[in-house]
Amino acid sequence: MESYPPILRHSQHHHPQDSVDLIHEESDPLPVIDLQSLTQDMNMNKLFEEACKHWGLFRLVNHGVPSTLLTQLQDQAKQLFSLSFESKQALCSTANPVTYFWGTPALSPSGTALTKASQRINRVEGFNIPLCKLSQFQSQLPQLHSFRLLLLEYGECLSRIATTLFQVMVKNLDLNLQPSSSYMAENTGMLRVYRYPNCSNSNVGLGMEVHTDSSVLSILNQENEVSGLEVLKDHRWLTVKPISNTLIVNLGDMMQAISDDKYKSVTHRVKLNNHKERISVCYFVFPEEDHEIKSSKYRPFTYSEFRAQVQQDTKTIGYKVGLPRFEHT
Ligand SMILES: O=C(O)CCC(=O)C(=O)O
Ligand SMILES: [Fe+2]
Repeated sequence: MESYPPILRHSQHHHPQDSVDLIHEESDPLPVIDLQSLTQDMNMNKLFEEACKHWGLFRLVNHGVPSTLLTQLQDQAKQLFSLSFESKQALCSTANPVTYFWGTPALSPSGTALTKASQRINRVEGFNIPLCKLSQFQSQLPQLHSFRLLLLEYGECLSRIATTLFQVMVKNLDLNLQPSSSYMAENTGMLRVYRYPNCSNSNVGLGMEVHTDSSVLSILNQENEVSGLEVLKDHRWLTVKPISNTLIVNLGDMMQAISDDKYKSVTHRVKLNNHKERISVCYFVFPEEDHEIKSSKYRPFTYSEFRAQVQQDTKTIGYKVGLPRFEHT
């Protein structure tokens, strides 16, 4: 393997899209977790554990986020995206913690898409919103003032949900995390608001390439009636149906490492919808930057090391390798 040029070596890392058949299920077999009964009902907790182990993803109901908040968020995001490209860029000057991007959400705070030949550009634009800095977000636009208040309220709800879910996971895994808030740090909470254009030409590419999230947990609010998200389960792609008043929770790479690979970071992608543009709002939460994560399969690493490695791989080889980079050799 060492004899190959570095760029070819990494092509041996399994790239999930290459080996799967593209069968689409009509129904949506996702596990459904009721947040209100999770801590009281043993059967629900069992379903939850199975979802974490075998899916890395589930649909959350009875989550306590008011339905009006979910729809207002979608509506206001839609309005914001309908502004001209120039004004969206102008909104996010360097002084603002909120950034506007297109093409490659994870990499370029300035918004410019990377042009590495091997990298396929994601057909998506969005805003990146670090929740702890949201109060500093200034804008002349009146509609942004109310959007900011909504985001603050939404961020608080989601951070509460993430903490509850994480605590149940830690208990189920019988982990002794010292302290558990370093493994999932609420102040790292971040929102990404996305818009995917509609497109009926299947050669155009994906809204978001095949990936796993780097987070501990990610929680998605997707627009009603506009599908796009697909998850890989037993080598098949399943469409995650948009169902009103439900949230989609997926486990990220950090949760997989924290659980010592008992739980799984789910592989997913976003397809462009044939008929309608799609808005989604995704919450991510991470470990404290410099907190070391120890496990039996991976060498000890911090989230900031992990993120730097992902950025480097994406720049040099065109995609994220992720956890396999940290496996013991
Ligand atoms: O927009 C979506 O449905 C999913 C977005 C996503 O996978 C991500 O941001 O990591
Ligand atoms: Fe994702």
